[in-house]
Formats: sequence, structure tokens, C-alpha cells
Amino acid sequence: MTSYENIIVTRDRRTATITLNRPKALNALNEALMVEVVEAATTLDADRSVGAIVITGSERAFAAGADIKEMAAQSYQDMYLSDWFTAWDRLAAVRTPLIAAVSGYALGGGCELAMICDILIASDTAKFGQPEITLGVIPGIGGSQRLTRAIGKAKAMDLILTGRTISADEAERAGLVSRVVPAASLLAEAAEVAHKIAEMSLPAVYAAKEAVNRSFESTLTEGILFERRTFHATFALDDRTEGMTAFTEKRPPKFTHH
Ligand SMILES: CC(C)=CC(=O)SCCNC(=O)CCNC(=O)[C@H](O)C(C)(C)COP(=O)(O)OP(=O)(O)OC[C@H]1O[C@@H](n2cnc3c(N)ncnc32)[C@H](O)[C@@H]1OP(=O)(O)O
Repeated sequence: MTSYENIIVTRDRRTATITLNRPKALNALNEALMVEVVEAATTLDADRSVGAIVITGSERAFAAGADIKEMAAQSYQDMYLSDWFTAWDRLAAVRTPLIAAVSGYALGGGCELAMICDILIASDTAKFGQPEITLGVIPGIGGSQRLTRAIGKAKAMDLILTGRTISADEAERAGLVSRVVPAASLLAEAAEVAHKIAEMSLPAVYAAKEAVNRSFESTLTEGILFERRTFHATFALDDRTEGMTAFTEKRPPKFTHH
């Protein structure tokens, strides 16, 4: 496994965990950290023995946002010519399910990173927000789009225009978070979810993730057709035969991920 400066990557059975590790800066997302997260996630995504990836931070901060100190000296030309933040699109293209395990601050880019993930598990200490407006800028890693799709226009406008921070409970009520757990059990809960997903048929999991994500990109009619055709395609899988046979034989399935 590659060694990294700003993240730690660990493996456990068919799952992996990427831990953001810039504690002195509350895991602020500088360019180096961004490149490392994207490289680690795409490498794990290409490894068929990995069925789910957890992304987490520390107890105090998942990530306190994009690195303000790094951005402060940048000009418009720097941002535009380098297409700053475009690397995060490669994380969004990862096919392996991504589970964000969020404790403490998930602000600005930190909240946006969590929203790129497929399942967002928060500890009861988590705080979410898009405070970019307080810096004279706006979200830049998809916050205005993903937050609005997750919690609706009224609430997204409230957070993005005022920069206010919300608790884990408010985030769960708003639909941003899949579940809220005590801080002490956050990583165990995320690992359990990851292991459960990783036991499923990998191609069926990829197909399910793709179908859900398609709902954000298409009309209802197109999305339903995409789902139906993808469902039909699962009948080509050995795992589909195994799953249905195992059910009729009243035993757990043994998926081979084919
Ligand atoms: C612009 C786009 C597109 C996206 C963005 O994400 S912009 C950033 C959005 N995030 C923020 O505005 C949050 C900034 N951070 C804070 O408001 C506070 O740090 C806090 C409320 C999260 C925590 O406050 P606390 O008093 O507990 O801790 P600090 O002493 O303020 O922070 C510790 C240490 O971390 C550095 N830090 C924190 N956040 C960032 C950041 N986003 N970028 C760079 N550095 C950050 C902070 O400066 C301090 O380090 P020093 O002691 O060395 O100054």
C-alpha cells in the first residue's frame, strides 16, 4: 500500500478506510490531501477485492473545509486555469460505495466531501455547514448542488446564504445524514455498514449505486427505464443465480462477485 503524508489507509477483509490526518489544521483539505484522497480511493476502486470504502477524520473534525490559508493568495486566473477542485470529480466517479463517518466539524469542503459519499453516518457531535459565504466566496466542491438535492432548496439556501452550522440531529431530520450514532461507536458502526455492503455481490452493488445516482441526472421516465434495463442485466450474473438459489435452499448466498 502506498504511504501518504495527509491520510492513513487501512484494510480490513473486503473493506478499506481512508482517514484524513492533518490534525493541526482540523483536516483542512489542501491540494496535497485532495490528491492523496483521490489517488487512494481510485486505487482501491480498481481493486476488486475491496467492496466498500469508509472515509473518516478525527473525533474533533471530519474536515473544517478547503484550506483557507492555501487559497488566500490565489488569483482568479490561478483558480480557473488549474480548474481548482476538479480532482474531486474523480472521487465522485468511484464505483465502490463510499461511506462518510463524520465526527466534529464537517464544514465547507468537509461537508461537500461527506456529500460526495454514498452513505453519511454522523456522530452525535458532528456539525455541518457551508460557511463559504462568510469568506466572501461560495461552495466549490458541489455544495450548492448536492446539498440542495439532499435537503431541498429552502434549507440549502438557509445554510449557504447565512453560513450557519447545524447539529447532527438537525442534519438527520433534514435528510443530509443516513443515521446518527454516539461518537464512541461511530467507526464501529461505519465498519459494520461497510462489511455488510462488501458481503454483497460487487457487480450488483455497482449497479445499485449507479441506478440511484442516475436519479439525480435524468427524468423519472428515463431513470426508471435505466433501472429496469440494469435490473435485467443482473440476470447475467453468476451472483444472481447464487442469490436466488441460496434463498430457495434456505442458506446464506456465497457470492463470487461475478
Ligand atoms: C471556499 C470553498 C469552496 C470551500 C471551503 O471549504 S472554505 C472553508 C470553509 N470552512 C470554514 O470557514 C471553517 C474555518 N474554520 C473555523 O471556523 C474554525 O477553525 C472552527 C470553527 C472549525 C474550529 O475553531 P477552533 O477555535 O476550535 O479551532 P481553530 O483554532 O480555529 O483551528 C485549529 C487550526 O486549524 C486551522 N484551520 C481550521 N480550519 C481551517 C481551514 N478551513 N483552512 C485552513 N486552516 C484551518 C486553524 O487556522 C488553526 O490553525 P492555526 O492555529 O495554525 O492557525
